[in-house]
Amino acid sequence: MIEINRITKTFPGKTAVKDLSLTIPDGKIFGFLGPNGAGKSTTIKMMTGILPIDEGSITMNGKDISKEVLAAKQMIGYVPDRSDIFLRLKGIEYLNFIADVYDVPQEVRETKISELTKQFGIYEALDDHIQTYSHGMKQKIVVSGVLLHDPDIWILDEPLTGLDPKSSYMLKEMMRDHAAKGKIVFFSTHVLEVVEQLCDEVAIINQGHVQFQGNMKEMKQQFQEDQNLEQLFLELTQNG
Ligand SMILES: Nc1ncnc2c1ncn2[C@@H]1O[C@H](COP(=O)(O)OP(=O)(O)OP(=O)(O)O)[C@@H](O)[C@H]1O
Repeated sequence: MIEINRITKTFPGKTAVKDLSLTIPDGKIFGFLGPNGAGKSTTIKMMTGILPIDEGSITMNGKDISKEVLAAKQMIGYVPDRSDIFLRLKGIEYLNFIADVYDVPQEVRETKISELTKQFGIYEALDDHIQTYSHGMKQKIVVSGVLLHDPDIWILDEPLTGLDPKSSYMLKEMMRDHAAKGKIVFFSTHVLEVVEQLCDEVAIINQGHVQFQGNMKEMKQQFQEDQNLEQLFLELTQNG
């Protein structure tokens, strides 16, 4: 379970996330939905320990991301929205680096790297530098890195953006499998349709606040009943 307890993050001149609380249960695909600039990436960066939390706390299966940093981070696999990391490495060097960091045994890593990258259609590009990859290929190498060390909690920031239909379908299937094993898939999107296809539960965020948390049926009901949410619904469907 992930527990986000009243977190706030302020940048100079801008409060990006204000007093935000969420509980993300095990065994669910949890969608974090909101328009551009709503505070999704900032929340995710606090969840993954990349940005310090100004106020409040976050625990990953009981481990506090600010206090038990390593123990909490070991449980997380994170796919950022822009995968502009390790551009100077070759694909294979990046995956071996991830396998080293997370102590993936030699025999397992070779089989898994070959399986995953063949599935994603990037096997042939493993000896190329990541800076020569397209956005979708960068996304796929980072997703392969996450799947390689098989963490309990997946945190994915706009994971389907830039993927071709086949890879998008594959990743969605992988997300479903992971949740079906009783683990957590938490992902952000500004596309309502993706949430409708995939999620068991959803939180809607706008201007740094959670405006709604519930299942899909409850979300649709709220859209019809609540004028503020109806406005947001229009914005989200237009963006998609
Ligand atoms: N490092 C920063 N310095 C100043 N302001 C920031 C910084 N990072 C984010 N912000 C601001 O905080 C707000 C929330 O940004 P955030 O990136 O979390 O939104 P988002 O919901 O992920 O949006 P998108 O869907 O466009 O990626 C925005 O107004 C953004 O301009």
